[in-house]
Amino acid sequence: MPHWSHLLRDVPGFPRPGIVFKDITPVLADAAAFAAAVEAMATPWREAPPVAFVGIESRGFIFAAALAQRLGTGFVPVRKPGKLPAHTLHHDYALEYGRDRIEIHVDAVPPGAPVVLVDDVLATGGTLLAALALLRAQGADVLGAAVLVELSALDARARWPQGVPLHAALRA
Ligand SMILES: O=P(O)(O)OC[C@H]1O[C@H](OP(=O)(O)OP(=O)(O)O)[C@H](O)[C@@H]1O
Ligand SMILES: Nc1ncnc2[nH]cnc12
Repeated sequence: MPHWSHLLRDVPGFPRPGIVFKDITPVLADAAAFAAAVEAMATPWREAPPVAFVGIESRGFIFAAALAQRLGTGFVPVRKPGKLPAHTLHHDYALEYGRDRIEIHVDAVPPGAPVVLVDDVLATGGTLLAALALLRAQGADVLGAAVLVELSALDARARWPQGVPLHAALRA
């Protein structure tokens, strides 16, 4: 287990009864833990970095932006509906507790550009799968995905396509 794993906080009953929320804010607040977490997420992509890390709103932004700075790449946001100002593509999906649509600017990623998807938590996998479909529909070359925490019990990996690397800094 990474040395910062104790800073991941379980919050039972948030945002709804029955959900145990993985709160990453204590990891972010600790300089050494945040740096180590970003380094762990960066390691698989260091040899051959993508053109951009694609962060999923909102907690995914934190790690995608940090990875982009660390490896000298661009950052592209995938956002909730109605937030992006220019022409967008969208994809609908189901989540452990809500939201059902993500959007990206149609011109955010050049055709064939290698990108890596980034989020903080992988739960059911619905969000990351939706992002994969969205980026592929846009013509991007999705090298893989990086998440801080994978909730193994929900078995999102079973739904994730084989051959697309999915790296988690921590499995909980
Ligand atoms: O694997 P899944 O079941 O799809 O769940 C994971 C998603 O849920 C959380 O986002 P949330 O909707 O809470 O948004 P936030 O980042 O703005 O808090 C998390 O940041 C992931 O994006
Ligand atoms: N249990 C959970 N904790 C934190 N973020 C989540 N996103 C989806 N499920 C989650």
